[in-house]
Amino acid sequence: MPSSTLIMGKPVTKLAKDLRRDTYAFLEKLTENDASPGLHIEPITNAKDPRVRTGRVTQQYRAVLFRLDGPSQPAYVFIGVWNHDDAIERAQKTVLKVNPVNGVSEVHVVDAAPAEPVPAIRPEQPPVAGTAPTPGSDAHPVLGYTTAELQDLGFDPLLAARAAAATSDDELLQLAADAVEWQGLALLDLSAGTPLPEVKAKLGLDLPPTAPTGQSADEQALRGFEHPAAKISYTFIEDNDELRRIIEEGTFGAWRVFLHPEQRAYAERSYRGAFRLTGGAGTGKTVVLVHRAAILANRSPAARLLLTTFTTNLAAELSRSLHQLDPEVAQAQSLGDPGVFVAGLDAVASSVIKTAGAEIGAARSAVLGNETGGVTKRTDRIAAWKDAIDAGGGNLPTSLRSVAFLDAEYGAVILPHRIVDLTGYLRVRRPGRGIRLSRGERTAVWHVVESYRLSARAAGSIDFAEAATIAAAHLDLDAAKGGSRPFNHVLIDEAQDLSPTHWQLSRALVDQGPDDLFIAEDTHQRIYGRRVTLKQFGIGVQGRSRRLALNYRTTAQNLRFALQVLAPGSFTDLEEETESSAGYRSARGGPDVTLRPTASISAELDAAAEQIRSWLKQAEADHQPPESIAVLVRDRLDRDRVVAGLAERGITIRSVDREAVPSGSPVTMTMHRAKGTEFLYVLLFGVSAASLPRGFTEYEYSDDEVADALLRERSLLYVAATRARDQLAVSWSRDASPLLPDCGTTA
Ligand SMILES: Nc1ncnc2c1ncn2[C@@H]1O[C@H](COP(=O)(O)OP(=O)(O)OP(=O)(O)O)[C@@H](O)[C@H]1O
Repeated sequence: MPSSTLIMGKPVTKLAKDLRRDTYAFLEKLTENDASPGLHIEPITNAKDPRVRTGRVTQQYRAVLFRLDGPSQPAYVFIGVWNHDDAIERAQKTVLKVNPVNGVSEVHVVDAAPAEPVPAIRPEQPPVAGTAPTPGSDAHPVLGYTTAELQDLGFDPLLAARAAAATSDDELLQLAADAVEWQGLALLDLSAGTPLPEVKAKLGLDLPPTAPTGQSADEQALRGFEHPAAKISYTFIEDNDELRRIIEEGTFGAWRVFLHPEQRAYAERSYRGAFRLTGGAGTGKTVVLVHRAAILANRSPAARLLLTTFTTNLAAELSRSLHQLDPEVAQAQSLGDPGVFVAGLDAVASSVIKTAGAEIGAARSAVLGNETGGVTKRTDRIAAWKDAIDAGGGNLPTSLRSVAFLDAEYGAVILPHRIVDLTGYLRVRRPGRGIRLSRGERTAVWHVVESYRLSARAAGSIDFAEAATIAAAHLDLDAAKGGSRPFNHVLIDEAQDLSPTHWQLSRALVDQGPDDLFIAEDTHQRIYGRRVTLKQFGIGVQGRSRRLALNYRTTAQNLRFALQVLAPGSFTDLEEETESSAGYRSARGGPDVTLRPTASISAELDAAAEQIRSWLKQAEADHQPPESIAVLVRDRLDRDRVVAGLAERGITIRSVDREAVPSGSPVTMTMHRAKGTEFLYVLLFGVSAASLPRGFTEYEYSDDEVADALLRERSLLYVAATRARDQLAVSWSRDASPLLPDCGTTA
């Protein structure tokens, strides 16, 4: 039984390895017995808050803490570890307050210098459009709230005054970055146009403070750390394992513990049916999904959950994250087992087919028109469509002799409608396909499809879209006979990439009902599939669709750059609404994006080598591993070129394909492979006119398809740019890609 309570602040850096070990030992001892002589817990002279203490972590380092008298035992609030002198100085300036408006406990660093005078511009009324600027100033305040309104929310008086007077978004961003975390987040929300009552509700500030009378100041402070807004930055430590993990993981592990109240709500709440969570890159959609999976699994251990996504790599990442979040959650190994089954949707389709055994025949017949056909391998779609065009495409017009067209027609029309003969194909409606087909053209297309199916049957092969459709058909047939569907809850990540047949399968995996489907998506990151709408697949999310807007991953500078890449595109989401990035923002600032135009590939490799060398030094100084540096490229050819070119320049960089990111050196991978990953330092290599966007000859059968392919290239660059947590660099040789924001000069 610990003899004192420990409250940990959110880590802001990662400590060096030895210091992590010593900090853990110090805190472990502190919770066991705060009077242990080795701890040297000492008050500080000239401290602004008499409850502040420092403690000896090592000869050189001290921890800064607050000591509070709890009802039954003392409590310590751990603020951080600094070099001896810095720790003393920090302790002198740090104060713990309970916010008088809302009861949230807050830790402030108060400068010794007298408070700066409140800025001259202090509008007590929101600025009215068209009014004259304040005399002596040619800039208007940008926030649109008065000092008094912000103070009513609980902002510090000085922050409220400065925010009300700020005349640029950059100024607001800086104020937010320096503020107590919940106040900074609220300020960012307000500056993005979120109405004040909504900001209050998101942070749990709409509830009146409920401190029971008779509580001491320390007890009120302890209670204030339990407020949802305080939990963004502080957590009560339950056991030593948790303590060790928080110290070990540093900022990288913050997602496990320090959820934003809004994220927590989406993870915990129950919904009457399917729910859709959207949000830009890095807003924590995956974090919510993984928390939700663990919460649902813990709530009903007998439940069968599916945590799924588009690719195998991402599914493996989800599985690792779930284990990292809660190693106790059972990850089911087979379909139908209780716990969380984590797999890509194609793997799920294979499992359904395998589990069905001989019973799959009826579904196969419903989808492909024949029951038989032992399946031993995957169809190589590109080669198979080419062969089918040769074999059955005699009457196919030249414009339709395209693998991309046939594959899309098959996956978006023929399979989802389970068409097994020409009559069915002649009758089917093809909305959204972007190209009209006459009766004769449909007949010609169908002959090619027949050839495709015939060859696959002879070869004993099946493609991914066929497998998903057959699996869905089987589950529907089984349910019609009274069988139960394999899952109680299905949670989908990166849903914007799913194909129509994936959606059919997703719908068939779970009965309609409360918490059936939880869908996380970002239309701006669609890099694989074509546009679809959920209602086509019987998935209704009306009134159950929400958006996350705060980017936790990357800096405001990187985000601005990435959003400029998207700006010229027009994006539609799964509910056919135009997707905008309004309000999407980052709470962190950092260096500007580095642009590196070069005159040749060789010069670009030189620049890459120089960039990586400098990042390696920085990573080492910050106790970050070399694999926190990534070079992202458009295709595998470029990836191999980067590995060889950098090796010639004395830098070892590891190429990443399907496997997990290895440790020990910087890594390179394609932008597609980088989906769902993140790195501290990212170089986008080869962003030149010659490679991005790449040629669209395969889509030239339809203007719509060409436009859509261009949109996906834009999204790909956006995905790549948003992988960077801290520093982003972009290089190209000769002409810059036209997808880059206005920086594309020729080298
Ligand atoms: N509440 C939080 N506190 C600290 N870090 C967080 C929080 N929420 C998310 N993060 C971090 O932000 C980063 C992005 O989170 P996540 O991958 O869930 O976002 P996403 O919306 O799924 O991104 P993408 O769409 O780009 O894959 C991760 O490093 C995650 O750990």
